[in-house]
Amino acid sequence: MSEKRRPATPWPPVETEAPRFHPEAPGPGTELAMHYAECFGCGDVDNGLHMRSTVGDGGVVYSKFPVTRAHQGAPGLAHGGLLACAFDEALGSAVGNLLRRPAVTGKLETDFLRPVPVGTTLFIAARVDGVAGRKIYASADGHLDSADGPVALRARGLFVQVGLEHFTNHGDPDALSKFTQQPRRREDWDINP
Ligand SMILES: CCCCCCCC/C=C\CCCCCCCC(=O)SCCNC(=O)CCNC(=O)[C@H](O)C(C)(C)COP(=O)(O)OP(=O)(O)OC[C@H]1O[C@@H](n2cnc3c(N)ncnc32)[C@H](O)[C@@H]1OP(=O)(O)O
Repeated sequence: MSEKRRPATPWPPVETEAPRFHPEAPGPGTELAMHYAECFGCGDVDNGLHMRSTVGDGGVVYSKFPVTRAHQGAPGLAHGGLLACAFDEALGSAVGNLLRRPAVTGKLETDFLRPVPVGTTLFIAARVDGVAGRKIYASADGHLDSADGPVALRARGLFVQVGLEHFTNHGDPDALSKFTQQPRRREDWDINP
């Protein structure tokens, strides 16, 4: 299959500032730990996505998703919703680790360009494209079986910065101590947009 094209829409969709990476953001070559042991994307969860991420040069975060039989939709092929989940994780990891601003997914769009067979590994490259106040725009490409393999998916996400109470009020009161990766303390986050 040749390189796939889809209609281009402006991205980011609003005027943005260049992302300001946190001074203590992990540097190139850093292998990122899971952010929460029970996370379906990166945690130690049965039949989870078991994604692993590494910081690259130039504000790119590389993630790998090994696609197994547990992730099927059609026989032998990855389920589209789980592929979107992998991009949510990869984009969220880029936002969370590079900016250190607590944020949640507001919108996620995914272009499915090629089927992703069971047994392949999806190599995802994610970057933060721009910031407009609390709105953080990020995008990613997913390559089949190697970092420069054919592009199977592209995704764009809007992440919205939230206060840390988003997690403790709506989720688990102990959320901050359950995030297994630093930063865990309020003073470690860049919480001013
Ligand atoms: C997950 C935890 C991470 C912790 C960090 C740990 C460190 C490790 C680092 C990294 C790893 C992270 C990896 C995680 C990966 C997975 C992430 C997820 O799956 S997150 C779960 C799914 N998402 C939700 O559950 C959100 C549910 N929605 C909400 O809570 C609210 O709707 C929220 C916060 C998104 C916005 O609500 P409002 O009341 O605060 O603000 P309003 O005014 O509605 O929106 C703010 C701006 O955003 C725009 N906006 C919001 N949603 C939009 C949309 N769908 N489309 C377009 N614009 C939208 C609005 O128009 C507004 O823009 P204008 O300021 O007026 O210009």
